[in-house]
Amino acid sequence: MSNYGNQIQFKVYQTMPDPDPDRLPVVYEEWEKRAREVLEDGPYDYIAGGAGGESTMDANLEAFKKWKIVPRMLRNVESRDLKVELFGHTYASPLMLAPIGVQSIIHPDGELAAAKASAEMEVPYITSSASTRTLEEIADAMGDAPRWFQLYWNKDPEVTASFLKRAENSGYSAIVVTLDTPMMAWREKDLKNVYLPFLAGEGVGNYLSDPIFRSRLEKTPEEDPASAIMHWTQTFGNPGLTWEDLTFIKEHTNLPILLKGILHPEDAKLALEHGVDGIIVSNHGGRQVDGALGALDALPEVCEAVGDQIPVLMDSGIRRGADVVKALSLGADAVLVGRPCMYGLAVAGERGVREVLQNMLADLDLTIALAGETAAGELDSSVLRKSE
Ligand SMILES: Cc1cc2nc3c(=O)[nH]c(=O)nc-3n(C[C@H](O)[C@H](O)[C@H](O)COP(=O)(O)O)c2cc1C
Ligand SMILES: CCCCCCC(=O)C(=O)O
Repeated sequence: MSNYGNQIQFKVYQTMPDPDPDRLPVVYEEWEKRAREVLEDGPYDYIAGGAGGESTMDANLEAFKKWKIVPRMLRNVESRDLKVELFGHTYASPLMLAPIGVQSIIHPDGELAAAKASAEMEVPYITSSASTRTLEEIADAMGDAPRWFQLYWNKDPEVTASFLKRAENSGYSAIVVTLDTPMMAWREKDLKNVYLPFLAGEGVGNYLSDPIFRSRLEKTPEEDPASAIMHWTQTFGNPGLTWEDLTFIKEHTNLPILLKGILHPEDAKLALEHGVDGIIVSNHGGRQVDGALGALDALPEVCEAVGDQIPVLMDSGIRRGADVVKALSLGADAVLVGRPCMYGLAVAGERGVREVLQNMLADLDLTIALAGETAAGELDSSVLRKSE
């Protein structure tokens, strides 16, 4: 990774004077536009849309605009290092692929394509509980590449325990417990479109293949799919959980546990008190609480509350290399990339996700260098200024 950004740049310019007219987009907004063209209203709005009037989605992007990078000069930036250390592993870069459910509505190869692209780019893939392909199929597609598992904490404790065991058996190396979605928010576009992919059997692969989940059904999902989906809707999330219940997760896995969806510094302190291993500052890409704080706006206070005790990751609004630099400079140890990769998946499957990740890594590498820095793991707020 010493000068990765330059290598990718030169690869593009080497196609002069005849650049391929069919080449994939570079600009984030163009990926989104192309995804809009290839997807039907239902799937497109499901991915691109958010909760309520989408003010949190706006806040996520606005939060990045408030911070400006103040580049430093003459600091020998010839060679750069994007690597980061987390839970005793060295990862090639501070990027991870955010857990995203129901990728089968985006591309027929869904999670398998995205996971393979992540593996190729050495970007850890976070498998969603709500994936269409099972966590075992995804693991098989990835070989030895790094992967984490995202848990939707089921109302049935034995299903939750079974998911944790399956993830451990399939080579996942951390558990991301998503706390902000015990139920789905008021998503106006999905309601307008009358579109909920799960009802058509998408995004339930881990459940329908789970021996405990299956044992709760009178008939197998193959015999009576509607009843299986109905059982899923009734048990998917548990709004009755409290901090004390985290003991259950700790008792059922030896893997590091990260809590995803933390925005309040007091919750960050509670996470520490309850002995979790990491935090992901996130508002679920503005898909849960309309009117919530932009995720980057929440990051500094959460980092202050946590100190150096456990890693803090963030997502919601990462679109370009400069966004990653800002998040890392404000205290994040790594970031999760969500919608940009899903637009890549919609436009060109595995190749599209690979291209999005490759471009973001190149952009990140160049932005770090041009800001006068050399190591992703050493960025701090001295390189930023806030401008309202
Ligand atoms: C279509 C879609 C599905 C998602 N599914 C999940 C999921 O299954 N589990 C989860 O923890 N987060 C899920 N998320 C949230 C992402 O992990 C991440 O927090 C969000 O995409 C970040 O916002 P951004 O993509 O706008 O940067 C989903 C997001 C989208 C767009
Ligand atoms: C019943 C809620 C399922 C949500 C699973 C996918 C997800 O997290 C999303 O944001 O959409």
